[in-house]
Amino acid sequence: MDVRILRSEVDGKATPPPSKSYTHRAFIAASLSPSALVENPLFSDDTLATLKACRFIGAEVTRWKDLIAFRGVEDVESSGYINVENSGTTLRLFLGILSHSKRICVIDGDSSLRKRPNRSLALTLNKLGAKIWGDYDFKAPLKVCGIVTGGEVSIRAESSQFISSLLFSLPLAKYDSEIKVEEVKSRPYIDITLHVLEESGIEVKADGKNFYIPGEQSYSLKTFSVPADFSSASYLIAAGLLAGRVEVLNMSDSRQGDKRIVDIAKQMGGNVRWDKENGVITAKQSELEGIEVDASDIPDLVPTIAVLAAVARGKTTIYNAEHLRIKEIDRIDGCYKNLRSLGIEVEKRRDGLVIKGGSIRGGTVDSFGDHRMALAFSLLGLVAEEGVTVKNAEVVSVSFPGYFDVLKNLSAKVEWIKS
Ligand SMILES: O=C(O)C1=C[C@@H](OP(=O)(O)O)[C@@H](O)[C@H](O)C1
Ligand SMILES: C=C(OP(=O)(O)O)C(=O)O
Repeated sequence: MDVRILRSEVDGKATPPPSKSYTHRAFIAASLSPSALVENPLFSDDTLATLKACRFIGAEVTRWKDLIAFRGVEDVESSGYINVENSGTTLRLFLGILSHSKRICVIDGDSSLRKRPNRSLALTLNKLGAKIWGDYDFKAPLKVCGIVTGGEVSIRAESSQFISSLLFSLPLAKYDSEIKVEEVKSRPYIDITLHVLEESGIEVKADGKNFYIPGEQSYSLKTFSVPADFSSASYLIAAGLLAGRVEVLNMSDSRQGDKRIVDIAKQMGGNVRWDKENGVITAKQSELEGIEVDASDIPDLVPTIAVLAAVARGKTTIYNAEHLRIKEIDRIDGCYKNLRSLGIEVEKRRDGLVIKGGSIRGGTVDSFGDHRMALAFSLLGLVAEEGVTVKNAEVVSVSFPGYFDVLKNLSAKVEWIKS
């Protein structure tokens, strides 16, 4: 389905969905604990893929409204085939978990996930005792079985999810482990992992880029309440900055790196205020200015920053973003193509984008099957003279189901078009 957003003023309050990253991790920790409750999780395509994988390893899962009760497993004893669709986090975190199963499992994904590399994670798990078979890049489908026993490894990780995977897996190993991380981006996601592990009674000593993980530990998550998602909140904040006034609710402080959207918006001259005590971020229409942004720790904010940059005065340079090339699509390329389709001057670099803001007449962009492209680029319809049509916009269900209804409730003019 395509969606058309027409020029409109937004005004009102909106609550973003619960955090995708925290939900994945809470589900996994709960599945490895004797009995746990996860409150207010995100129900989206990606987190449902993780829930499916939790059942695959034998966890019993019962949902009651916004609460999920888990009876976890003591040993990971799975076998067979599981498809985790579009979710990189699920694939990577479960590679580490399935490396404890004595029987062979095959973990697969959709056509996008089948293009994403897992090489240094698979080779590291193999060094630690697992058996993972795959092509050179270890792209899905991957055949995997155990047993990870622990040890000392160093890893250069193209994705922080590789480190999160090891951190979830190694506490279950027989021996102690030490991970030396040579290079990693997206560090805040490792901090989210460490937070959930802490809540699960798992001990990890983190010293900069080195992690020491005692073996033979047990998960004991009890209750975990999932906070709101700052990446999803970034679209609502951007809607306010572009076209009116939005109060984003439920935004208590969090370890999510994407809370930096507030500072980035301010740096661009945006009228945005975060009342941390009441958990409200208020964003009002503003004259924005181009800035330089290091995207190393905030890859998922890049499409949001790109659309703000498209209307900002002057030039915005986004750098240290080469990890965007191995997401659901090559997001540097996706942002470049969509900005060009709307007549915005943009230069594509190996590690980012240079965007020269201007006025937008309107046109058609594509999600290219990537939720963040649809979420971010639809916002430009709010300010485009002739509106913006987003092709294949239904993919927002990967992380933000109901997104277009939320925009409609803010008075945005949204039309679904059957393609
Ligand atoms: O661990 C996570 O929850 C995530 C880590 C990040 O990926 P990389 O570490 O591959 O950059 C981020 O882009 C992704 O949306 C979610
Ligand atoms: C890259 C993302 O997720 P994943 O890696 O889990 O597919 C994302 O949500 O932007």
